[in-house]
Amino acid sequence: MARAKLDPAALEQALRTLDGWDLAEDGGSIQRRFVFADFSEAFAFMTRSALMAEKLNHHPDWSNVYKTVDVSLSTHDAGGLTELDLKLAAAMNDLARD
Ligand SMILES: C[C@H](O)[C@H](O)[C@H]1CNC2=NC(N)=NC(=O)C2=N1
Repeated sequence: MARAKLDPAALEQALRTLDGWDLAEDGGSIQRRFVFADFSEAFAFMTRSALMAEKLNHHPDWSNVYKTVDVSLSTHDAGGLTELDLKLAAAMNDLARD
């Protein structure tokens, strides 16, 4: 199913309720850095997030260095941001709190 790109006003509103996520400079993705206690915690978060991503069929662009995970979300199929990105961002925030 094709997902509609979010309009800037809806996006700005949604970002207010999404702890830690910022719009990228080019406006095409949202980004957050997660910092954990150690590598083990960071990787556990990535494992849980990967399972969630599969469930949503929506996958993060991310990188990990030691206890830091940098995440960028966008909907490649739509060429921008959609509700799916907000959904995955909120789910990752929940998983980081566990
Ligand atoms: C064919 C498959 O459903 C698509 O390639 C999905 C998979 N995961 C995806 N993940 C993200 N982040 N954006 C997409 O557009 C996307 N598309």
